[in-house]
Amino acid sequence: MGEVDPAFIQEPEHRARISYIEGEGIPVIDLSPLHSPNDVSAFEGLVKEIGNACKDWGFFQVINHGVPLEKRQKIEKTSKRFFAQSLEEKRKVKKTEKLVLGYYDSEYTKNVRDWKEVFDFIIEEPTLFPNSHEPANDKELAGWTNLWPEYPPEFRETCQEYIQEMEKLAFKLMELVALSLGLPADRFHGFFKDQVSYVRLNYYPICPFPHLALGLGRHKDSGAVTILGEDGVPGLEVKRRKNGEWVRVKHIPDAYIINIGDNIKVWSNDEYESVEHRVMVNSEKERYSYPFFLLPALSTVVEPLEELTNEQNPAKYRAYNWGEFISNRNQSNYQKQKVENLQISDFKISE
Ligand SMILES: O=C(O)CCC(=O)C(=O)O
Ligand SMILES: [Fe+2]
Repeated sequence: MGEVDPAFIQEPEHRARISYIEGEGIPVIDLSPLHSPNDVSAFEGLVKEIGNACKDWGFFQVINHGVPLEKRQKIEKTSKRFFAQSLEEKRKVKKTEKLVLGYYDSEYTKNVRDWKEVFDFIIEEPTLFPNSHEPANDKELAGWTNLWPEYPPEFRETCQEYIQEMEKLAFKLMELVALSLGLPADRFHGFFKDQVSYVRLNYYPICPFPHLALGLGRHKDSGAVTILGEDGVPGLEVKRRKNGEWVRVKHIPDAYIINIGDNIKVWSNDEYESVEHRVMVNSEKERYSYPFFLLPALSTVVEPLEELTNEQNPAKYRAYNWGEFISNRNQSNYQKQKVENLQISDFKISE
């Protein structure tokens, strides 16, 4: 590539720095107590650790999480085989404005193009379309149907096995989050019947101008919780809540990186934080990651939980419809727009 396509160029204040701070402080949480629930004090200690990490960072890593390493290795390998194909092959399963799942190579974050390719697949194909309580017609449903490539042959099975593991871990995390807020463990479960949770395979190719572009621009995840696996090539940076400094997340083999999304920030009435993060690219090595986004049903109305608000601590957000929110986001991911896309701050009640 000779000329740099201006679509990829970040404003100077958002570009990568050559030197970086490695995030020693990002909590690493051992989930072993989940597997021996009779040890009450260890379990209580875990709940407390989760609560503190959600408040102080909105980001943490987990070890002894129970996801078999072999499943993770399999999806990483399969993803590499898929992205190694020609653009022509990959575009056979390309997503469009109407078809929101599959392969895509030109996503925008905050109106700047990301240096990446993605493949999205959903855990269950939903029966309701955004903002509608009527049974969806065939055309609308097609938008939320998984597209599976022919190659590699094991792709579909590997992806489906992996997403099942992610769902299990995500529900355990949601139980810990609920307990840490003083709520019953299953408080959030009802939101995820007809969930639209998905896995995104991210591929960040080698970039000849890593000082100008980003693999993924700064953003917050809008769902409940994200479980991120990555291949160990450095790149992910998190904006530290305490001082706004960007810190690079240290790779711990077989750990998962967890981040709290905007849904939890709103449900907890700002007790817990969803934090900005971004991905650097480099000129020597490509990078692969595979986040799972736990997302509620499209018909969900997201608002601060009643149990966590009162006269002294009134709701800080107006209720919003999750289906509408997500379809607005989907549109803005495909093309550069004049305005920034919908944010939860648009629903903030001014104090
Ligand atoms: O690739 C990564 O490390 C992070 C990906 C991410 O933040 C996202 O896809 O929302
Ligand atoms: Fe993210």
